[in-house]
Amino acid sequence: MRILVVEDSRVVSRILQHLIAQELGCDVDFAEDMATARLLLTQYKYFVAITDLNLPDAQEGEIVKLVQGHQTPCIVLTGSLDGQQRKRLLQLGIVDYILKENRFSYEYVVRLVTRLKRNEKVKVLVADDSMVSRKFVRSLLEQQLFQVIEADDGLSALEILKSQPDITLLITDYNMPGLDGFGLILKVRESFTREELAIIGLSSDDDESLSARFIKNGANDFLQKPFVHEEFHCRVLNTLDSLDMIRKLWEQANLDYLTGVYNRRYFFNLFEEQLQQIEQKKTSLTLALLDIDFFKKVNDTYGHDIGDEVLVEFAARLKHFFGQHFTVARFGGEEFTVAFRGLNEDKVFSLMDKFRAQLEVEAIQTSQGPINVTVSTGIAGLSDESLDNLLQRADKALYDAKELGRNLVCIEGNE
Ligand SMILES: Nc1nc2c(ncn2[C@@H]2O[C@H](COP(=O)(O)OP(=O)(O)OP(=O)(O)O)[C@@H](O)[C@H]2O)c(=O)[nH]1
Repeated sequence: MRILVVEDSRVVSRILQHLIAQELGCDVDFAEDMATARLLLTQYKYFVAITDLNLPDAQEGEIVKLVQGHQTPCIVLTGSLDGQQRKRLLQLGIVDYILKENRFSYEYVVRLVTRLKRNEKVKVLVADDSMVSRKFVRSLLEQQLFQVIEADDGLSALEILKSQPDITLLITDYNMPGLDGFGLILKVRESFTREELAIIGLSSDDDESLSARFIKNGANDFLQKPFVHEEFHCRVLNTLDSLDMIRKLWEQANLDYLTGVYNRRYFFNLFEEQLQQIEQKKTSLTLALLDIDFFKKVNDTYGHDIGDEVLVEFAARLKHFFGQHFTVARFGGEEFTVAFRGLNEDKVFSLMDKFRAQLEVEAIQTSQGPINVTVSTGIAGLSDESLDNLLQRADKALYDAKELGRNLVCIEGNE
């Protein structure tokens, strides 16, 4: 990522240079006037340009058009801005404008660039039957570098969400033929939680109760049309920031901090909830409990940090091998589990034995060189019992695998 700063004040440039290096760690070019900026823009492709409006060789904000002419998003950082100028800049489609008021202004610029980088990966679906309104919202979102998808009614929005579950934000109008905004949200919330998909409602209707009703029905926020650019951007960014925060909290609660696979808590929550369903549907659930052999020796020989590297790589291999279809979790220390829905013990045995054999021959790469480790595995299949019992039986099989010499897979109850 490369950023252009067009600024004639050395002090401001120095502050930005410091903050960008500290927070973004990317390449920055500085231009003190429009002529230098022109030269640089023909030489490099910039992710974004941060520009002052008043430059020694261009005092009327001409720099904005120059930057935009090079298909480069433009953030304006200026000492003052009157109402007319503000309107003109927003019409030109700049990303945002910031007044040089205090150090927070500069921090805001850096946060804005971080968000732009994030936005590039964020898919937003805009559902609105009015093409004019849809195109307007699209243009606002594209200024902020979002990937935008459009739907002209509620039902097609639903179809798009089903086929593209990686959409992060839905912006929906209220009045739409077929399925209106409320109906759409209710349907969407049957499949997508608030951690998975954020929703902002829109309406030009003057019914005062709409905003509360949207939020009660499952939207994260609501905007009354017509809205000003800044309000739209602030609402979208706030909604996405909250989503990021909720996701982070969810990850902290449910993922293992070292290896990134699910933790014990997630595993128990998931399967305690699913156990009844599994029994009703008469599908099978088989658990494999894995424990790296003589792991203490790895720590004692190479140190705890290298032990951690081994755990991270071991977990990554487990996830790569099984994670797409089955649930991989770390129970703690060097003990992991894989839960197989719909597979019996024999099938799980052959999969686990393949994993065991591969691990035995493919050393784990660490910063102190390759280390060979092996794993012992116990397997147990669900019969009329609790999750605790199932785990105890898998643990018993694991104990057998250790007793029989390690680097083995054992099924509970088999001699
Ligand atoms: N590096 C690292 N080590 C851990 C972590 N959690 C637990 N351990 C270590 O894992 C080792 C487990 O050792 P033991 O339970 O004695 O078992 P083992 O040496 O693997 O031997 P067997 O299981 O009998 O084959 C201990 O040395 C723990 O300190 C961790 O997060 N990182």
